[in-house]
Amino acid sequence: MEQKKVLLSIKDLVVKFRVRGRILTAIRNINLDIYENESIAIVGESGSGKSVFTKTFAGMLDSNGFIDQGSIIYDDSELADTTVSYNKRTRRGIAFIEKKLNEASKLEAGAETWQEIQALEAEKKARATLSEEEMQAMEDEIKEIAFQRTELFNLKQTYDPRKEKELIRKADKRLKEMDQQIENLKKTQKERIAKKKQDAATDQAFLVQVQEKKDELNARYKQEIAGGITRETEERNAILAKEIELSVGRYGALKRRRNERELVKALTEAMREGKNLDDEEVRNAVFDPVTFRVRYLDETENRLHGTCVLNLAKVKDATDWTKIRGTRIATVFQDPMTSLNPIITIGKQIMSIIIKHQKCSEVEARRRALELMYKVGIPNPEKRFDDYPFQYSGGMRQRIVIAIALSCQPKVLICDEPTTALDVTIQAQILKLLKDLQKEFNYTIVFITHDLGVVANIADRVAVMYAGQIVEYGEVEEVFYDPRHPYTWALLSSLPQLAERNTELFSITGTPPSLYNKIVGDPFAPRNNYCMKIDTLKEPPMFQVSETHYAKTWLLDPRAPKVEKPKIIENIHEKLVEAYHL
Ligand SMILES: Nc1ncnc2c1ncn2[C@@H]1O[C@H](COP(=O)(O)OP(=O)(O)OP(=O)(O)O)[C@@H](O)[C@H]1O
Repeated sequence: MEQKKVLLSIKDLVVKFRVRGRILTAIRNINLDIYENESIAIVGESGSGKSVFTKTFAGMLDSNGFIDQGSIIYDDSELADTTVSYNKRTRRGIAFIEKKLNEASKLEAGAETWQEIQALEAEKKARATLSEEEMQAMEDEIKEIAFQRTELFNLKQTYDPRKEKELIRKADKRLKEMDQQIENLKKTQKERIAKKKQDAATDQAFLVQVQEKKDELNARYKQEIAGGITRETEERNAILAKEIELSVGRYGALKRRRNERELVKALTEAMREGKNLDDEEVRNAVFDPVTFRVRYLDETENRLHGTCVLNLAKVKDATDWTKIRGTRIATVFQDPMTSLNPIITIGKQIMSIIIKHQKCSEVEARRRALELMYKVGIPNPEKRFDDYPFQYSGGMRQRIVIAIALSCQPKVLICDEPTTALDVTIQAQILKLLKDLQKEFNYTIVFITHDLGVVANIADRVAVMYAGQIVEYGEVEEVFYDPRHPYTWALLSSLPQLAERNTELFSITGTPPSLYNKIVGDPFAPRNNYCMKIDTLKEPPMFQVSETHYAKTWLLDPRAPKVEKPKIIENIHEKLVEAYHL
């Protein structure tokens, strides 16, 4: 297989939302590489997480959403290239940091003993408190009742006090019961914690044993960290100090100083814990919580030079986002009117984006805007330049949105159902335009759609999402003609183009699981006609089908019984070729 460059590498991504005191997990551990210049479609039912997934790397997550876990490494050498002036201040900073790191490095020799001490402390603490799972289960129970109480209280507000007295009375009674239930649960929780604490405090034999072991370990630790550090460690620390300066160099004085301090603290902690700081991934992970790491490359008399490891999951700074959102990663939404301002002429809207991001003169911006309008297929751009959005048809407006998205020459173009609102012939034209322009602009298309016909037409690869996970992905031919996940079978079976004359259209029965709860086993199990016992107990891993094709289903385990995919999708190839003129 030809080697393609990975543009976005998504690892273990978990995205959550806070919704009225509860947590909804919209994305559950997604791993996916997206390549340069490819066209990948994300498909799945409504609510499966398609939009949330792409919004996380477009920097557009709603304010109640947050990335709970994982990384999104964006490889953009132009954006990543970083230089910092190697002036007096920087040199002073580096010398100071180096000294601190060398001091902390002494702790590395005692890391194993330190871990033993921590384990001992944790054991002692665990004896005196309830386990995390026990605490969580109790908290969840209280939260669940509190949530139901809020729901009932809100419902009660909708009752008519004159006509629905009985309903109000019943609701009040139930609300009181719920208050009592919550109080009882809190009381039980307190009692159980107190009992655990008391039991631990009176176990003298255990306490003496722990203290003796601790004294011994502490003495050993003191000895271990008393020595010096090696030449290699000093050299590594010198590089780390430069990486700190490179990583914080783009911030103003205050933030720079604060982040410098935070990074030294994080590295000291990592040294104490014995983390392998020579490992690239470990080093990234230590820098990440503060700011993404700039890897040291080289230096001259006047400047330090590095390349930054852009982890989009950690970009918090608004100025960092403005360099990415809309410029490197742009989005085209379903309804062009949400992206266009109805009271500003089309030409001015394109121009203002060009001027904002490319800092050129008005004359030059106008020239580029006209060129873009021409490229996206607006006939007579000069004449249409001063028209308002309402004077354009739906399809033409979408072309303008594409022109605006392309004005900054993005590396990734996310298309979130961009043709759903358009009629079929216009849909085909817009898809063709996106594909044609891809050859010229070399962007990667990430296409969100629930229309598998669109996928067959536009994508090289497809990822199928279900309940916040990618359950199957591969090249379009693989996923369409040799699908392996029962959910993909069901999705394909429900394609209207496959329906036989006079037979009912296939539809997937049941509903997806609630995203508020922990999901045990395979989330598709309750709706899966091929469900096995293991599906209800254990989450399946991602099984490899070919070099490029993967599916997350226990059916691919060698121990699973052989099952046939549904008859209706057996000859899907011919049917799709006929339906979509592929
Ligand atoms: N701001 C938010 N607050 C709470 N929940 C949210 C928020 N945004 C999305 N969600 C939830 O996250 C889940 C995934 O939503 P998402 O919009 O990604 O689905 P989708 O697959 O794109 O569906 P559709 O095709 O309907 O757009 C849904 O359950 C949705 O309700």
